[in-house]
Amino acid sequence: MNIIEVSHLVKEYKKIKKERGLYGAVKNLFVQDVQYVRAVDDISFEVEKGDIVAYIGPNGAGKSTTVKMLSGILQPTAGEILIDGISPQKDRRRVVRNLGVVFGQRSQLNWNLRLGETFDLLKRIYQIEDGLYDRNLRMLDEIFRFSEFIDTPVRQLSLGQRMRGDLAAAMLHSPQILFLDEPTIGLDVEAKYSVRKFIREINQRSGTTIILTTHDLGDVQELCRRLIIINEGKIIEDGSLDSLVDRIAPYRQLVIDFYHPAVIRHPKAELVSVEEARAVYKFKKDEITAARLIEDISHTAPIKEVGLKEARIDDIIRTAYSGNVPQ
Ligand SMILES: Nc1ncnc2c1ncn2[C@@H]1O[C@H](COP(=O)(O)OP(=O)(O)OP(=O)(O)O)[C@@H](O)[C@H]1O
Repeated sequence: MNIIEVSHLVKEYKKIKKERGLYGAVKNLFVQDVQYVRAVDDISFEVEKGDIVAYIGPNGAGKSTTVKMLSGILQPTAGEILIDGISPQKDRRRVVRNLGVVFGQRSQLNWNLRLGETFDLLKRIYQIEDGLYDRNLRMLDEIFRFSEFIDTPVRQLSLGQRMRGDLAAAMLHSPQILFLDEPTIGLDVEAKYSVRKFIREINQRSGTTIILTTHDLGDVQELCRRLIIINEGKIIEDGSLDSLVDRIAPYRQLVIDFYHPAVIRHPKAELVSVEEARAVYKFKKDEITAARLIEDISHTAPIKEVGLKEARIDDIIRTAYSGNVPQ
């Protein structure tokens, strides 16, 4: 079942071009040169309930603009959005009850209150009934382990603790959809690992649908089954990371060190180079597995060491952003 449906969504921002200099200043008083920036240019997609989708693209691609329209903050120029069957433009209050939003760069928590007090405030804002609030608080504490700093003022929390607090706060009213904007930005390796684990756990335990915008490709690799890439306001890719890798970098490289120099060929792999006792092979993973290749070659000459080179995720995404992806 689709919980998000977006069809032919467009957002144009109005930009007034200002002329420079004294002559320009006088001219601006009488004539306004209005230009339009198409930040989102006719995009359509659906998201299935319970999915975790990465919505990524280079700076200025249109990600925030899309998320702001999905959450009803911005009015689209054209197109339609349905969140669980309801249009955020027509009934924003009902849609917001179903959404949780977390911005990595900007906390939603009140800096002057203790974390627990902030939660209580949200309970009142969302009018969460006592029983549900207690159950949610207990479940969220099992995931985020915030009880150890629940009485700490928000301003004194570390970035990692604050993010745990922010994620818990966004989930207090049991939303079905969570928008995460750069949830791991600025976190150290350990905190990033935990935040990703928490996100997975929320998704698994509550079946929450998650839309993640990020520039951290580790987030994409470790969390998302599906990837939507937007550039210059248009969707340029929509599918799994694996299928993108297969199209952009179908070849893998196997480096074999033999005990003695050897030139050994294989019908399913290209021998790219031989240098003393080291040979490099290039092969397609849907034609032969690395294990099979190693086994076949080892029948002809004893192998000392092997190494497998895969395409780097950031190279793959950079190629995808450039639009040079074979179909
Ligand atoms: N309020 C605004 N008025 C005019 N133009 C805007 C406004 N907000 C965004 N834009 C323009 O719309 C385009 C898309 O911006 P948006 O913030 O959606 O991109 P983004 O993909 O979220 O980028 P980033 O990764 O840098 O956050 C950009 O060209 C931006 O300059």
